[in-house]
Amino acid sequence: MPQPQPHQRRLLPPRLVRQAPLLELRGLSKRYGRIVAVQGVNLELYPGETVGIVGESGSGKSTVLRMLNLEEAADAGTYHLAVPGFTEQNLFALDRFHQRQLRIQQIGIVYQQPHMGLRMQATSGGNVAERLIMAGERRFATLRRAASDALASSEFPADRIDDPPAVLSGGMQQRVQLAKAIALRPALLLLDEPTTGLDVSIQALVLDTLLRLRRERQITTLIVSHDLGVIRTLADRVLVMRHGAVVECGLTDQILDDPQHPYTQQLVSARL
Ligand SMILES: Nc1ncnc2c1ncn2[C@@H]1O[C@H](COP(=O)(O)OP(=O)(O)OP(=O)(O)O)[C@@H](O)[C@H]1O
Repeated sequence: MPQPQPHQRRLLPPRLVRQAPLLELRGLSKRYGRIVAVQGVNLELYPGETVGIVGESGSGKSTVLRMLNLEEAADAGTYHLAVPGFTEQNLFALDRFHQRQLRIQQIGIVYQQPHMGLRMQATSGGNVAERLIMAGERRFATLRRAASDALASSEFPADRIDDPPAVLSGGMQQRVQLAKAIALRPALLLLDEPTTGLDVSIQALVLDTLLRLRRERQITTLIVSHDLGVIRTLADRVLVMRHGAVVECGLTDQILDDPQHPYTQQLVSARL
């Protein structure tokens, strides 16, 4: 049976149709030796929208996020972000200094494993302040206030600010990562399985926080999750990845309620 091409479906919510994308990714590819992790991924993110990536384990989702966070080099592809000073640049071609500068100022990331994003023995406030120090802030009072504000925004309990992530629950660790990610008000937020591994009730609380932030700050967000409920709650659009490539994309309701590609159909029915 012929597969419908993505252009046959409505690809953007009406409110975004007239806007220029914040992020444009073309032909992103990555191999690890003989393993093709990502092949020819194209993606646009429009200001304020949240896009989800779904796909089975090993389909390349986290590798895409790491390359967008400029922590992993791409083999091929171009990456543009419409932020001051970098609009015309292919970010993959920047030198390491400018990549780091851009990453600190404009990109926030939350990893599934908190130890990848946090220093587990430093205080929670210190973890968030570190991000501000990297951006050049040195005044203690400012650092303390800004870290407290970011932690409050991610609904982290104020009386735990001096505790290190090592002694916190999984949900609280994710809140510290989130605070660190949003402290500098980045243009782009990357979430890699932010609620996976948490108790169901804690997952719901973290999801509520993400929803509130989405509503209040409208940060352009790319979220990877196995949990289609999380994707349905947060994402405007969805990309479905298989073997490193995007096999289907469209509005979240379209993809989850009326999947066209057999792989997406299988993925959706397996989670029902
Ligand atoms: N640093 C690495 N070295 C070698 N292979 C890697 C590396 N990182 C990822 N891979 C491989 O690339 C492929 C894609 O991995 P990736 O972690 O991006 O998938 P994923 O869709 O995020 O999976 P999961 O849902 O399990 O996190 C896999 O085959 C993985 O084994």
